[in-house]
Amino acid sequence: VTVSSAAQVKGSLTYDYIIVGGGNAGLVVASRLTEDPSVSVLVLEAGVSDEGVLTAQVPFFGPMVTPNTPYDWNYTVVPQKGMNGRTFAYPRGHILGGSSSANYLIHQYGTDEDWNRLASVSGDNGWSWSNMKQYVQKHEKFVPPIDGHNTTGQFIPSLHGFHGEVSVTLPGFNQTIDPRVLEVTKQLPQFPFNEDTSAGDHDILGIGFVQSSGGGGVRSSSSTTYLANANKRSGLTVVVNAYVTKLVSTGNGRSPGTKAFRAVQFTSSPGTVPGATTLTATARKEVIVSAGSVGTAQLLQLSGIGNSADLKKVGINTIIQNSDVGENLSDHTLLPNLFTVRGNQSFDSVLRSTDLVTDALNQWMQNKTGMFANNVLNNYGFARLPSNSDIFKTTRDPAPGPKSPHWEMIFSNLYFNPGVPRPDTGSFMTMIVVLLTPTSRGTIKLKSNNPFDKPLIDPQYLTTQFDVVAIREGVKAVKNILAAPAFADYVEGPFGSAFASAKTDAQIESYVRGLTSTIFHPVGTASMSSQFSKSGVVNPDLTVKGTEGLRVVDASVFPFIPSTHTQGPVYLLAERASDIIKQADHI
Ligand SMILES: Cc1cc2nc3c(=O)[nH]c(=O)nc-3n(C[C@H](O)[C@H](O)[C@H](O)COP(=O)(O)OP(=O)(O)OC[C@H]3O[C@@H](n4cnc5c(N)ncnc54)[C@H](O)[C@@H]3O)c2cc1C
Repeated sequence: VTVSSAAQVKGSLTYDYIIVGGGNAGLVVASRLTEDPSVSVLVLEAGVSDEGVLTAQVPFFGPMVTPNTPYDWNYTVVPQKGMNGRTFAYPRGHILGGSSSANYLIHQYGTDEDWNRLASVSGDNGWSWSNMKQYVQKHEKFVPPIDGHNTTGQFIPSLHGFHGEVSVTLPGFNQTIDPRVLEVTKQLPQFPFNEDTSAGDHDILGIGFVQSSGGGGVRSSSSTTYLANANKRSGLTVVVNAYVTKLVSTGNGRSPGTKAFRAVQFTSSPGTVPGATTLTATARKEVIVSAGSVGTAQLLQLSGIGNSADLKKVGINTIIQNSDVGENLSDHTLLPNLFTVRGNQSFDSVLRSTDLVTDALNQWMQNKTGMFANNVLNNYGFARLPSNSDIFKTTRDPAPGPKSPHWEMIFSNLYFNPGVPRPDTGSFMTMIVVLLTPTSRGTIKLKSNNPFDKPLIDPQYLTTQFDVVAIREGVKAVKNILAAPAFADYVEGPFGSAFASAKTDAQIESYVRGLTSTIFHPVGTASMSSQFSKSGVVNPDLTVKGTEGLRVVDASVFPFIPSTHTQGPVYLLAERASDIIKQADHI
């Protein structure tokens, strides 16, 4: 059952498990643990309910769920020194389903090399792809695209699950640029067509069709799937507008020197219930923190788990000294390379017209078809820097292996420039370049000991030469792609003087620093390491080092960022975490 405020929670507030954050990972674990009817789980979600939230349902509206809405935590990054001191929005889902309700629906799993690196870093072979691939079947329900077209050759069925929880689908609404994208894969041998972009042990390099977390014209989130399928279970209680302010130390653990954390303090989210009191809920077995890469790092520190020098500065007593909490923040970046195109076939002319938008929305309302029933993006590609690139003379290749990409290009049939409104006239195409193997690392620190103060988010983007060079090479490559015959009669040229004049390496670098922002994939702030390692925050079984009864299950535990979009890796991680927890507690 889902209830709308902490005041409605009945009973003694003692559960087998308490899950902090009803987001992407948290709802997977809640669903899996309550498969046993004798198990009780309380999920505390600070965000709002996703029920009736149109922007979170319509796939095309993915980019409208955030930023600066009630469904967003509305964070910004601190001024970024590698980006001319700029600051910008840093969206995170503040809604049931978390960022899986707020993301852009792109769905992939990480490469086998990503998972094998995790296995090797953590010393737990259970994280290797050969073990993790079983969870694809449990997680995924591949469904036909909304237009019902023949998808032979557009995905490889053996790589997918058809009976799992989350619907995943191929594009079902043709965009003007689609045939040109396919044509260009025949013209440029370095960017061949890739039949399936889900990754795993299938080669991800090349250009192919986006796979989206949706089905029947509607977004699939962890809430509309895992939770919806479990919500009737009597053992499950989900509270929205419930803000966890602290993990409570409940005494010494059984192992010498450890502390147990089997309780949490929570209250109604600010602005939802005037004068709300703080409640304490207790877990018989475990507290599972799934508050995401920002929320988890913040909450651990608020609870006295972190770097004692930093905690002291904001008046918090250290219970577990760990200098790695909130460190190692790693994120993919987004650079929107804008081009003007001929004609009026891009989405821009539709989106400028109230009548056309109303028509498309009516069509979606009536039968969940048409332009809005589809992801805003249909095609993307993955590439590596050439192995003889100069940068490898000074930087070790940060990719997890020779088959994993360094950068990504996303073909967008419209003007896409976060924070900058669409011009009143003109048709556009945006070639987004994403850095997939960043070497910059940042931090999430507390601003104060007030749990409602936003933390200081400093990803330190573009503070290494590798990161700038990889994006720069991506910019050159996308210019070449759009200069190929497939696009020659369509694309006019770069839009905006900064892009148009970025020709030399130095000019491109300055353009990159002036425009790059986030593609919303932060990981690493509660990094996994080997059970025997003194560095890192969680063990390979996701227990927090030095504690008992406390685990972290969310994107924050990835020590290296997967080289694909991150929701799929989070889903697989949460599936295995559920098995680990069930086994540990002999459910
Ligand atoms: C705008 C955007 C677009 C994206 N696009 C894509 C995409 O197209 N494809 C892709 O693969 N990935 C995408 N991502 C990334 C992906 O969605 C995330 O990596 C993933 O969902 C993170 O899962 P999580 O469980 O770690 O965190 P989340 O899903 O963010 O869950 C954390 C939950 O904890 C809650 N919470 C936090 N603090 C507290 C607290 N103190 N008390 C109670 N609750 C709390 C939050 O409200 C949230 O619901 C996107 C993300 C965003 C924000």
